Amino acid sequence: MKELRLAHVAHFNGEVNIPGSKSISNRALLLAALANGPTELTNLLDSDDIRHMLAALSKLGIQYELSADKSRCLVNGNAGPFAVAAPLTLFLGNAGTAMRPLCAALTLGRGVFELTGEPRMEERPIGDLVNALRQLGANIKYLKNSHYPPLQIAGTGLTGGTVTIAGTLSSQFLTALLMVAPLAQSAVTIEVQGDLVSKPYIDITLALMQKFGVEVQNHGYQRFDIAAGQQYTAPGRLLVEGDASSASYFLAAGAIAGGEVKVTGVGRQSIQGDIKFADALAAMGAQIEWGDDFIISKGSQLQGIDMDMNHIPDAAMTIATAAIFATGETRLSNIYNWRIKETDRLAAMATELRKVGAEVEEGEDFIRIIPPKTVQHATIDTYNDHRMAMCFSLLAFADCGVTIRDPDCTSKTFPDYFRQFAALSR
Ligand SMILES: O=C(O)C1=C[C@@H](OP(=O)(O)O)[C@@H](O)[C@H](O)C1
Ligand SMILES: C=C(OP(=O)(O)O)C(=O)O
Repeated sequence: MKELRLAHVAHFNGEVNIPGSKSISNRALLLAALANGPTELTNLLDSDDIRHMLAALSKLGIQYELSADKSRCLVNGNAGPFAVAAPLTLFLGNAGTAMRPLCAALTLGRGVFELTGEPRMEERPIGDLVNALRQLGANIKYLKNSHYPPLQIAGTGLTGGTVTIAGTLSSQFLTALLMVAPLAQSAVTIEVQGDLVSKPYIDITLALMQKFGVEVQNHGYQRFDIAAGQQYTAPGRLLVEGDASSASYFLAAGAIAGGEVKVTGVGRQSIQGDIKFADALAAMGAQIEWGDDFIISKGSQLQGIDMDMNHIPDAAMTIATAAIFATGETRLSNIYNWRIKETDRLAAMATELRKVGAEVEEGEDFIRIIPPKTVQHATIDTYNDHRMAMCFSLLAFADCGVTIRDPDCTSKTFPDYFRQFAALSR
């Protein structure tokens, strides 16, 4: 397996324009496909997760034109649900933002669809979403294990009425249900059961639905009312913000290395919850400056923190590796759902942090990290998890540097990551 040796980086300075947000790209593509009229998406992310969504939409008969650099996509909307005559298999890799929303969207139209993915996708639950869609009349079968992909969906349309959905494992289930609710046959009321995780991702969903002309009445994150007879309307042009989770690695690097790093394309005006990562970094002692579409981080000695990270589950991983450079211990809590993402991230993080000498307590839904006095060189296993590879690049700021196994797994959301990281390293 390929390994990338990162030698000690003494200085990290400069500006980086962050590639488009995965969460916004895949939502915008699906809504543009369902909408009435053409949508021009700019700054679209070019990565595995987006390629899976684009390939699926193409098989579903959606026509789009992608620019040579894949950052601009003109989507010709279908003006409603997809209808396909012959059975289709859609392979969605390990993209949660493709699997969950497409599962819901395909129940709306006509056709027989199989949704498959990488082996890890078959271990990532989807039962809470299927249970909710079945209450609206959806016809979905599990092809292997109950509650997990692969799935077979026969499009029948969705009825409407009141539907309950569990919110405790993933917000993507509620996102998927929200996106299809306006296209059900009658009004839909969604009641969320249990404490909803990853709440800010619902804000992204609602913001994009609104950009495509659909209004949702919500009572916090507990209940959502969606009127019947709505249609998604193409907004004309839509700029995809830079990915706030991808920005986290550069902001942390600026803080650890003592330089000054400016990330552009994402800032105070963002609809992404992961911009709150900058506040977590500030709580560790970093100096942060905000602009409407940039964030600057400057270094100073970091201190450990004790924080509930449920609102920023992806960027929280960056705090875990930044904690190696802090004084005192760091405790990140309320992160049970790390276990059901690209890998069991709680187990993976604990194992790899121990390799560099940290003392780590892995709880069922928390991690406690005591940094080592001296960081040891380690070869980091990345478990086919892009964020493991990107987080552990920060260990390059230790005197011994670090070696990353399978660095190309960043292709899920940030294919160019290590080149961009090198560009700011001295
Ligand atoms: O809706 C989204 O775009 C996402 C929601 C989050 O997942 P969960 O809601 O499963 O925590 C996040 O981890 C994922 O990377 C993207
Ligand atoms: C959890 C993630 O991805 P997915 O959208 O596949 O859930 C992630 O990108 O960290």
